[in-house]
Amino acid sequence: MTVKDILAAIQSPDSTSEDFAALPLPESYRAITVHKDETEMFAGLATRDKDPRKSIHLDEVPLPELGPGEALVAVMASSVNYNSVWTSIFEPLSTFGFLERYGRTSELAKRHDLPYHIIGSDLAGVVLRTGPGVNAWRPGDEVVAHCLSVELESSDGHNDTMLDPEQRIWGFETNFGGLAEIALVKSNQLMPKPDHLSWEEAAAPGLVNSTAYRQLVSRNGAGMKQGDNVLIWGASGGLGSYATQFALAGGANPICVVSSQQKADICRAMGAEAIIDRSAEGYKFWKDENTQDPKEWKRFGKRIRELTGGEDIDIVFEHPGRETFGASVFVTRKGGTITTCASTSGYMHEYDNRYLWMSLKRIIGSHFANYREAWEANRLIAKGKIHPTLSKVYSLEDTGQAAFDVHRNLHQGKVGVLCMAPEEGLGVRDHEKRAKHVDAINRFRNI
Ligand SMILES: C/C=C/C(=O)SCCNC(=O)CCNC(=O)[C@H](O)C(C)(C)COP(=O)(O)OP(=O)(O)OC[C@H]1O[C@@H](n2cnc3c(N)ncnc32)[C@H](O)[C@@H]1OP(=O)(O)O
Ligand SMILES: NC(=O)C1=CN([C@@H]2O[C@H](COP(=O)(O)OP(=O)(O)OC[C@H]3O[C@@H](n4cnc5c(N)ncnc54)[C@H](OP(=O)(O)O)[C@@H]3O)[C@@H](O)[C@H]2O)C=CC1
Repeated sequence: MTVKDILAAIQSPDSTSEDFAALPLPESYRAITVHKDETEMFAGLATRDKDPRKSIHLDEVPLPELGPGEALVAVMASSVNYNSVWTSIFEPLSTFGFLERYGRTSELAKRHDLPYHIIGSDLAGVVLRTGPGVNAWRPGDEVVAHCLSVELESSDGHNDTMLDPEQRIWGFETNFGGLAEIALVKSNQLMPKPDHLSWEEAAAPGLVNSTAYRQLVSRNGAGMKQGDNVLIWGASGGLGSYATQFALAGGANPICVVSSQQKADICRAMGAEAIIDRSAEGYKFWKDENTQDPKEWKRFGKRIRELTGGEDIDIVFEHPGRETFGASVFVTRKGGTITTCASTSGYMHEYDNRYLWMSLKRIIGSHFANYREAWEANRLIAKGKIHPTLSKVYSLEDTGQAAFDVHRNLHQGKVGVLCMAPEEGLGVRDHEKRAKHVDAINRFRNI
């Protein structure tokens, strides 16, 4: 039995759940990996010069054993997230430390501690097998997977599963990720695949859409409301392209920051009107490596006021980190919120705390999403209220190049990867619904 036979079953309209359950599983499959004996390969290089094309491999790997509460999924498509860029450049830490630590927690978790790390935190595909105790999903189900892996043995996570002490990001802090022909997930990562999308379109939103939903919309994040002025850094990027859509769909007013005219045009096409091209306007929030320039914060805030008719920002959607955080805190209105989920440009932030406490602002840390939040974010995709922002699609063999594009900020929106799917455009089940939204679905394509 090979993955070709699995693909044939997926492509046959006559395949039943029983057919999938009866399919023998292959002993091995192709997967994107990084290698434990290469974690020092970029030592001494600047972050920018660490090249994912050198560290990312396509390997034939053995199929992992299936445990209780888990599912093996045939992956038709996946997408590149920035966490895979971090893994591939071994920053800020090598992810093998996460796998070792997880491996020490239980006999079953030991499977994850391997000399290779199969990466990737998104997938769209078909359930092949479910482990003991899984009743909600069956072989043959067409699914997407969110990337929250939890054990939930402690009481801590039972109010909000992101607070589980054993919370991990699948394909980053666990092994057997989605950039592969087969992935191992916990069954409570599974969600129905939106039926009007192709495999690669369905695989694109997952991680970033769920994260943006919690960070901006959920009460666990900023709890955005109608009319809010929302400053969105990287508004046409992975997270930002969903934050912009949530702001528009929720009756808020996105102020989109981008770094080119082309990206400004994409934001305009999504329906945003207030757009700042940070390259054209030349903001320089740091005079040198250690000194910020409050005059530049003020110039930025003045520009925001021009765009909003004199209003300041209710919510900042933060992720660039060190480079922008001082400005983000400054431009937020009295009582406003800065919500952050990342620090792409550096995690040691510096801001003038007087502007925070005297103006009663709040900083909220946000990370991925719980199952319910991921489900609600996926539901909005399935209903055609929020759309994938897929620009370019690569083959599994070219994942290194795809990660390089994201690392160098050469991409728009999301970059997809075909895993088992032999070509783009497959897997659409509801053509009528698709036709209604096709322009929005294709908005980011090939730009
Ligand atoms: C969905 C997609 C998401 C993304 O893309 S996010 C972006 C990518 N992700 C990242 O960049 C994050 C990568 N992860 C990390 O950098 C690290 O993962 C963390 C910094 C988040 C945490 O590091 P850790 O090693 O887990 O924690 P410690 O604090 O450095 O060390 C743990 C030791 O510190 C002790 N400790 C913790 N809290 C306290 C305390 N309050 N008082 C005293 N000690 C404390 C512990 O017990 C333990 O100790 P002992 O090493 O001996 O086991
Ligand atoms: N904690 C969590 O749950 C999650 C965290 N993340 C993290 O968030 C970060 C962004 O992820 P994602 O959106 O997918 O990445 P992308 O690269 O797709 O988008 C980020 C955008 O941010 C902008 N940007 C980058 N650097 C700077 C800078 N120095 N100053 C201002 N803007 C900048 C760029 O837009 P432009 O050039 O147009 O301004 C870029 O397109 C990553 O660090 C990632 O690891 C992502 C998802 C979940």
